[in-house]
Amino acid sequence: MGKTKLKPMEDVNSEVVDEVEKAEEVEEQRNDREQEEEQKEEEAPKSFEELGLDSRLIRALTKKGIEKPTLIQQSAIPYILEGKDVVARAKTGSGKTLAYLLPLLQKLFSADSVSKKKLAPSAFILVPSRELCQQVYTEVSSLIELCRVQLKAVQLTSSMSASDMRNALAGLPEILVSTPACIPKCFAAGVLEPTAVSESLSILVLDEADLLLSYGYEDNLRSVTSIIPRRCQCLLMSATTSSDVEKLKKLILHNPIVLTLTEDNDKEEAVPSNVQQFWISCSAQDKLLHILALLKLEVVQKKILIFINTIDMGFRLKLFLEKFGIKSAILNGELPQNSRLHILEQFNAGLFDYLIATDDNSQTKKQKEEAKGEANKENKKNNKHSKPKLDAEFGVVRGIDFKKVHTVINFDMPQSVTGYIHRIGRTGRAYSSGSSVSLISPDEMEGFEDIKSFLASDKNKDIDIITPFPLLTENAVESLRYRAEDVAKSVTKIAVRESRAQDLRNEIINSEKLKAHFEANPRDLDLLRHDKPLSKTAPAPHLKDIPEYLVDAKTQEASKMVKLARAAMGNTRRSGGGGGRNNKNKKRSRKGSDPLKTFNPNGSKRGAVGQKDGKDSSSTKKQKTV
Ligand SMILES: Nc1ncnc2c1ncn2[C@@H]1O[C@H](COP(=O)(O)OP(=O)(O)OP(=O)(O)O)[C@@H](O)[C@H]1O
Repeated sequence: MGKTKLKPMEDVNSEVVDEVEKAEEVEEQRNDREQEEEQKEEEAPKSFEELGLDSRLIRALTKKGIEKPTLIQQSAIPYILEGKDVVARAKTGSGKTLAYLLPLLQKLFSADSVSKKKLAPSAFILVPSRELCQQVYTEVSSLIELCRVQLKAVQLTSSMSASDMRNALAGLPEILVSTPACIPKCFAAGVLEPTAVSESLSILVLDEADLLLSYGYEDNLRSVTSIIPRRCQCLLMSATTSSDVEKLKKLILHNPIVLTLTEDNDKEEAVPSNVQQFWISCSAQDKLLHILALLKLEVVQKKILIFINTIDMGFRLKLFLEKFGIKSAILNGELPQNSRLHILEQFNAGLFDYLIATDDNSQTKKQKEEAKGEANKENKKNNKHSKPKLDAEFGVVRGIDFKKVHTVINFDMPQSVTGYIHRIGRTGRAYSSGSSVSLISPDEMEGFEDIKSFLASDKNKDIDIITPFPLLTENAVESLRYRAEDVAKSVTKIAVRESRAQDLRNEIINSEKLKAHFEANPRDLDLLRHDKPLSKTAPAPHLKDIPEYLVDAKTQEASKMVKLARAAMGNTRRSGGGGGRNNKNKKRSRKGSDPLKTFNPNGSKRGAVGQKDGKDSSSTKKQKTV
């Protein structure tokens, strides 16, 4: 009789584990496919009522001017209300925050959660940056206030002292908005008990999930996940896809519903279709001249967000624009947290039109880790002359909801396609429209081509999604060259260095004032202005006002149209922030009056300054008048 050879027990065990994992993976893939198919079928738009939302939330939304759900809200809300784990990927500005906040609040409305005060919050919302923390906290707090329910939300960040954290948690909040780094800090300081969290936590949200790992939060997340109870519902929201999202999904979620509202093979969908993208070709030295032409000749719509890759360049640009009477504010990771939040609030409230932002793109992962390490070191007293530290939890681009930004300008190009998508996504949010203009120097051309080919759809390979900017003629640019070059020379490295140091000193002082002020008047925005001139001398009148004879007729016309469009959009006066209650008619008139929308790229390509050969459009009669 043949003897059956028995396998060693460990082999059998590992085979069984492999089989189970395989089966789970197959099940998961089937689930993913089913959900994606179901999602395609459900194309008929639904109202918030039909999604099953509580009437208090619907009333709150109406007060905010929000009437119909966006696609991701239509897809995600019912699943989240059902208690399912959800992974949601939808483009920038598509309304992901409300997609999870609304059902999360509704679940916490239930008498059970409200009446039984627990020793730790029932919901954790973890985001990658302090700016986002503030933004989500503001949104959730305003919903709670408008709904008039007895719920409490708090935000905690790593920079808070243990006693501040303890005070914040003392009122037994139901919702905690924080960064992943802060949670282990709370455990270590004894302000949160892991066992209490295990008992209380019923919903965990990881917002901007694609960034959490790249911001170096992996270890923090692991220590949080180790205490998440199995029954806890987990939600993962992101705008772009990455292996990090997959990793998080495996680490935290159980058989989730996957909602993908951007298709991998439809890349242009990654950027909202209501953002028109343009580019201008110029040398690196001529970027100052071109941005001056764009702003001074008013051929782009305000409010404008300008992205720069280095802090020094940001100050150089601010000083340069100042000489021409253009006031702007600066935002970067070197500024104190309170100042940053205040700058964002003022910009959102419409107190100034131009914001120069150095985004996190200029920091590599390594730099971020270094910044984090630095931030953790204590006792820097004898380190007086060290460079100012960048905040490891600073993130200005990802997820920040800049209100009513009509134009994004890439003064410097971002270093990745994802960076580009996130920057451009700061305009055209939800149902609004916007445009972007990228200044491309020869050195940046290769990266730009990569972005273009990534965004090109497989179906329409030959159609450029990013077209040459049509409203600026070479003549108009040249008319400003002499002045621009003269002024650019006067903005020396020393002037930049001094202004940067001065600005930082001022902001540190302001930050203290702001801290106290915000505690007493959280909504007061007018204490300090962030667009004050850096230079002590006032701009020379001949630079402030560009004489009309210098500007060619075509550019004058374009500028007039941009102003008219702005007026039609009710955007001539500094707006008071808040959500737009625009009716449909208003929206229709917007599109019709936006000169960039009525422009036909093919007809005007020859004259645009984005054209590589830089031929002047005004010299050709075929140029379409825009
Ligand atoms: N249903 C809606 N109708 C109109 N506006 C909405 C709606 N939902 C959200 N908004 C508004 O759209 C803007 C963008 O929303 P949100 O910040 O949630 O986008 P997001 O998808 O998280 O973007 P990002 O990926 O850049 O973080 C916000 O100002 C929000 O108030």
